[in-house]
Amino acid sequence: GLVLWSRRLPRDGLPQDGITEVLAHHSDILQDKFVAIPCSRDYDSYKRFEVGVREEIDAMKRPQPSRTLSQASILDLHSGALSLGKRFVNLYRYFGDKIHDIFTEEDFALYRDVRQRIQQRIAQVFGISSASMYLTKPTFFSRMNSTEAKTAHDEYWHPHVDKVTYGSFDYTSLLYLSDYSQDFGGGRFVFLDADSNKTVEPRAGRVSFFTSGSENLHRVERVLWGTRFAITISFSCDPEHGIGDPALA
Ligand SMILES: O=C(O)CCC(=O)C(=O)O
Ligand SMILES: [Fe+2]
Repeated sequence: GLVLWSRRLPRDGLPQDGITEVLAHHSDILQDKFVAIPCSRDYDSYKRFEVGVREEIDAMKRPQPSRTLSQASILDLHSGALSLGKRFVNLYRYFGDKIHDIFTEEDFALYRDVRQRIQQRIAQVFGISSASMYLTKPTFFSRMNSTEAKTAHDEYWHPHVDKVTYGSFDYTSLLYLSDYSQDFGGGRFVFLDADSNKTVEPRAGRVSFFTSGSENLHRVERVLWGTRFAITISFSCDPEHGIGDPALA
């Protein structure tokens, strides 16, 4: 594909804070954009794996985050795990039947719809069958702000490879629910490539996806102000790692 990206070089010609390429500005309205990169050897043991294209950004319908989760940094809809400071609580156990006052069937239907649409786009772009992709754990809502991290788990800014951090991931997708530079500062997504850092600036409704191996080492910059919301939805090619869609008990 044709790849266009802009360079932000200050007057002295050096990249600002080590970032040399912006793959997606928050104000860009992107229909389809992908960047092909060489595949790592992380998939050598896979018979079924087909291609190693990296990234695709698509404008999607803006889902309405319907509630604010006070103090939460991670909410896993599958298990109900919600991080509260240093602890995790199980929302489903905690609220019991009252969970219906918090989440509705429509919320879950929206999640399923968005998950399906992302899955289909990943399959299309990577040239695989959507039927050979399985939703995998964890998939979660994240809320990031500038308050101090309470546990190592909250330290979202460390460079990592999703396949190493989460095990079963083969494709990672990120759906952003808030806008860089409007709702929050800092918090850009950064691919750490050998030649340069490449950023994706979150924009509400923007979907970014990529293969989860070491070809895609990345981090999120620390959020400097405001609140950043996103959803991580991940897929495995191994049916053994598949899970069902989250559902209201
Ligand atoms: O929210 C993001 O932009 C990325 C989060 C991330 O790296 C992850 O969930 O593994
Ligand atoms: Fe990640």
